Amino acid sequence: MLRSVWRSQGRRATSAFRNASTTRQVIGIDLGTTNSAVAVMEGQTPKILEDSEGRRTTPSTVAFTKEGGVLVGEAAKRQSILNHENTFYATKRLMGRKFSDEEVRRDVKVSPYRISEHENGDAWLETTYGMKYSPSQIGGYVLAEMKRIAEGGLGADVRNAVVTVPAYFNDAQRQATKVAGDIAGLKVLRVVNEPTAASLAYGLDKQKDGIVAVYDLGGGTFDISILDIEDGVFEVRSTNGDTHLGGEDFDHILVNYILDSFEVGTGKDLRKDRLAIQRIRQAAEKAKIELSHVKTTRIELPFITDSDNISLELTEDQLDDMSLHLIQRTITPLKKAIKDADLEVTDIDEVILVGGMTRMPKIRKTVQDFFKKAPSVAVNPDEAVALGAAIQGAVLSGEVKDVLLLDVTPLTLGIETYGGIFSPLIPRNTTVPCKIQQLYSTAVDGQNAIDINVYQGERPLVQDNKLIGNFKLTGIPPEAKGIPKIKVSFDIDADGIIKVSATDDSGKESSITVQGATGLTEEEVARMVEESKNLSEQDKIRKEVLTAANNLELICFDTEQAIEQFKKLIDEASLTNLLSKVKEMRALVEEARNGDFADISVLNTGQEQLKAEALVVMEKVIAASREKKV
Ligand SMILES: Nc1ncnc2c1ncn2[C@@H]1O[C@H](COP(=O)(O)OP(=O)(O)OP(=O)(O)O)[C@@H](O)[C@H]1O
Repeated sequence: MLRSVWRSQGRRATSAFRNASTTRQVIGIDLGTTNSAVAVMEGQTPKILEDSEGRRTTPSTVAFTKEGGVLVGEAAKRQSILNHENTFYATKRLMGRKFSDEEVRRDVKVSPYRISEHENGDAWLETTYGMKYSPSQIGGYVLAEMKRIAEGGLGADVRNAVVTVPAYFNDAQRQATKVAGDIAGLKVLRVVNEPTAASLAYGLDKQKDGIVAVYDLGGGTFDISILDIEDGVFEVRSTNGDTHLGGEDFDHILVNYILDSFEVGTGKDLRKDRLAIQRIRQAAEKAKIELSHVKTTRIELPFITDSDNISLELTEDQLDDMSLHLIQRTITPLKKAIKDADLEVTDIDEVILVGGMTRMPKIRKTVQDFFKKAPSVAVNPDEAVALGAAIQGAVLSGEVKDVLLLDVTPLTLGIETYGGIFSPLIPRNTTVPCKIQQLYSTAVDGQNAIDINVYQGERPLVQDNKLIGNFKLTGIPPEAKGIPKIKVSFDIDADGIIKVSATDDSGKESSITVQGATGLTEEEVARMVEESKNLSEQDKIRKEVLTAANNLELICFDTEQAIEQFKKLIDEASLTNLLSKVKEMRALVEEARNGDFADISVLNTGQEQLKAEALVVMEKVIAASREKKV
């Protein structure tokens, strides 16, 4: 009987979810480390598309439940404490990275979920149910959610998108982002650098020309770009940054501070308790955000162990002191970007702040002191990137004219020469698209193949730079060394993605093998695309049921915590009643998870009722404790 309810809901949903048409509009997506946003051009103005509950940003969080369900965004974030090992957040930091990368090793230590090494050496995510996902695949789920939000807002299917990346992303990270788009069923027409997009949002309605610095500190990455805006031409003069510096690092510092304080007070080390860490992490981020508006806050975490609570005061000055070294880490890239643009600090006409972290007063002050001018408040730091991406989307679809974006490549491209020396071919901050050709020859008589290793980076030795592809040139006619002339072309397209091709001196295209930099084989991508498509209508309903079950479980969890805390003050009848209600609701949650129960309204009503009953009991407890005091 229950199963049939399930099926009929599935059928109703199918027709409700299908859009009548496909729009030609190109949406702009800011695929952020912490939050993502989607925008579209309405006339000549970009606007953020809200989700069905009016939210303008979506957490870049994806969770897997033990029944095989996938939750994305707010629904995933909400259940993260209960399912911390299978809830993936901030995975953008892992995109296009090897497991052995220093930054990844750091994340492995502090992450509540498991990061493991894929067979090709890339960093992947692993659930406790033994499923493995590439960071691109997780990004794909987030992009698919943004696509759904856009489709809900526009009332039409969406095919094309512009997706933003941190300016300082290398080729592998850009490729990984494009793959995420493929997996989500989106054609990514252009990958745009986040600060460049933000400058578009800033400059579109301004008549003012000038040199603009965009300081972008988000959840996971720091970018600085210097742009020259003139007559609708947005020309990036230089860019710099750190792909592993952002709000998450501030949170880590606070988490460690809380853990250390707890250890000093109780002698207990909570570092191995992943549930406790997850709760502390959320409280730390909340405190950090609060300290952007107030001078002092409290971190309260009841029952962090069976017998201990955390109750800690934190001041803005303390946070500033603890994180000063992180804020200072943004200064060197600032100086480099200004130098690379051939400018002095005094040449900068306007400073734009982008990214949630730039709301922190100490960061604003540091930027103001550095540039000796107050930053502009004309753009919303959370939305500017998506809005700019939508503008670029409209430029590509022809809706907006007279705007031209000239971006640059953030890192030097070159090849390995004898002894592991890096030989640069395209210097960083070269305007893209660009192309360079280089002649090669053989080193040994009769040699019929050569290996070329392509690297990206700024260090003199290849071992310190990022290998983005090796290609083997085969089929070279055997001749004396130095005779064959092989022309190799290095091409950086407008997305900053690098392609390499080679021809021999007879003009015919030689056979080359370029190992893809995305770390995913074509078959793997195809399988992931299929998997993502399978998040079909039925799955959407399943997702809603699981979300309702998760919400109900959270109330059960909160109620149990409150009972635990105030057990001694609750009268016996209320205690028995509440405990049996929680038990009943937990059984319902279990049935919903097993697929035996699918009535969302019953789950929601259960949630409301339990909340109300718990509230009545708690009010009695508060009244009783007040009376005692009197
Ligand atoms: N008022 C605030 N004060 C301090 N930090 C804040 C505030 N609001 C948000 N943050 C922090 O900003 C970060 C998120 O910023 P944002 O949403 O711009 O990043 P993102 O786009 O997800 O990341 P990225 O650009 O690095 O990919 C989080 O670390 C969050 O804690």
